[in-house]
Amino acid sequence: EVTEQDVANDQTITTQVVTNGMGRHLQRYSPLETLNKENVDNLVPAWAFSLGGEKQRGQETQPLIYDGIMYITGSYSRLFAIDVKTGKEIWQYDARLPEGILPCCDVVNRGAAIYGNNIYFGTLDARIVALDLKTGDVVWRDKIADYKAGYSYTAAPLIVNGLVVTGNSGGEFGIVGEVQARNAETGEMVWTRPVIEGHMGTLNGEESTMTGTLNATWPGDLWKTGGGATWLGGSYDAETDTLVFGAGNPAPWNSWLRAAGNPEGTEGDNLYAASRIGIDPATGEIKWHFQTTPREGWDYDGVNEVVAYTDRNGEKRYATADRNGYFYVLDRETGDFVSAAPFVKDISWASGIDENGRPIFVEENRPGNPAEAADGAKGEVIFASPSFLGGKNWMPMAFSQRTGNFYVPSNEWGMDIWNEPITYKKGAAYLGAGFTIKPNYEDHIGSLKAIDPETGDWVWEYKNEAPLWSGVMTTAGGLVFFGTPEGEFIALDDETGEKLWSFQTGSGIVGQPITWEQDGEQYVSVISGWGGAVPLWGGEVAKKVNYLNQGGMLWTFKLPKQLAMK
Ligand SMILES: O=C(O)c1cc(C(=O)O)c2c(n1)C(=O)C(=O)c1cc(C(=O)O)[nH]c1-2
Ligand SMILES: [Ca+2]
Repeated sequence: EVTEQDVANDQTITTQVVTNGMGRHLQRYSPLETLNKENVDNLVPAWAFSLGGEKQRGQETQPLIYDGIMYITGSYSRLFAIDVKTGKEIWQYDARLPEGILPCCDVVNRGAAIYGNNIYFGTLDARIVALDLKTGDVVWRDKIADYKAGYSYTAAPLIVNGLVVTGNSGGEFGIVGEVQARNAETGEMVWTRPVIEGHMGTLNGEESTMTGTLNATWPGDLWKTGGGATWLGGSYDAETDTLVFGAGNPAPWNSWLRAAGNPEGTEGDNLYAASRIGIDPATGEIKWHFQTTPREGWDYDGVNEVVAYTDRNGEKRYATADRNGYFYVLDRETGDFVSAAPFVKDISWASGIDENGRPIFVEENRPGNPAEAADGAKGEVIFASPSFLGGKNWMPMAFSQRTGNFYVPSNEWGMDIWNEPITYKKGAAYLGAGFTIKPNYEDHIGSLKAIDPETGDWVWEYKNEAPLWSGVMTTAGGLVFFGTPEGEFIALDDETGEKLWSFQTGSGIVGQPITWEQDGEQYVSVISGWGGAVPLWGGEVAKKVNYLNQGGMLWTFKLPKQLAMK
């Protein structure tokens, strides 16, 4: 049985991995050093597991390990239990999705959570399911939201104090971002917290007025369909007892429709879209918010993971690398802005971040207002960088307690973008914008950077031709693991960025690596299977990488005992 203690200490209990992020702070750092810079060239495959059939593409999951079993979610809302010693399947669950789901960005699922005797995962049709760890039998199932209204679900759930906490997806369909907490044992809803101001949540079934804000930063009724999907899930900082969720792009994309406030005189910042939000896990109350892109107009979703860490001076901080190209450091107690620095080479929509954490907009690089166009149909086309897929998208960065640096998977690209008129229609795309992605450099889009969070300096950069779309993991052995769309699973030196080891997995990697220890040996796993938003939305860039084979294979590596010392 997995307890709150197990979940809370996931990083230090190195024989198991029961949380997404290898700890609820999402550091993705392992204190294991059996495998290290000296011996990583001896890392070899132990077994592989095929996801079979037609449902191969878009494998973004992070495996979990508990009591001799590996659990992985597959794309199309499947979950597999695998014998961790042999790689043989023990059971599988297929949610058998209905027709007509509207995921914006592929049939992905980023993982599960373990608590008690259950494993929890969300399905693409916006449901949450609890399965028995041993048998895969359904313990309970509940609806997060209505997929017919454009909602979906792609993130890993988060367990805090016996609650299963989930977000939602659908920001491209005019849904409303929300965080929900259920009793993990029974599935009963404890609280809900919509993240667009004006919407009220619930606490134990009663309407909750705790947000305390009206729809002041939205014009007219637009707040009712304001987007802000909490689609990447959240992290938890035990020291301040705070859930931290990000809210995605405001809807629609066309920011001219959201330019004013309501009542008159207030700014059109469109809170709390494109923001990070600190939430009290007991009540669902919003404790603080930090908006990365006020009146966002480039699809710079504010969802990217917020990692709790202690810096070299002993300060307790959060760090997050936003879609908008800036790496932010926030105070862990208050959520207040500490610093920001660019983590990509070319940012054109803003000239910097002011002392309050607010971007200094370059107004001519905001896509034009269609109402001012001669034909009233298409606003001025502008070039903006980063592209709408972001300086960094969902793929998680890692923090190393060994070096004190963050390892950030980023992409160097821009886009032509324009606005168009749009009105809300339930279940239909709600963008009011068009776009074409363009690489900023001939030789690379992908760029993994080691970033010093105290100075914002880049310690090193590792360039990759195709856009990076996989998670990153660091270890006390001085290694940085990640994968590429070209199929390579790579280990770099955490101090120099030098490539120490790589393995060709046969398909593009968009999954999240883990490591653990078993019978005194260190194992590493990653899933391979190209997919996600790039092949769907990448335009010219996608053409460049669409030769990559789709796949669906979980690879497990180990360092043979006799080669551990070298
Ligand atoms: O606003 C949203 O609700 C939403 C959801 C998702 C998702 O759930 O996967 C993505 C995005 N937006 C998005 O903007 C995006 O670039 C994206 C990439 C991916 C992916 O898995 O490759 N998902 C999503
Ligand atoms: Ca989005």
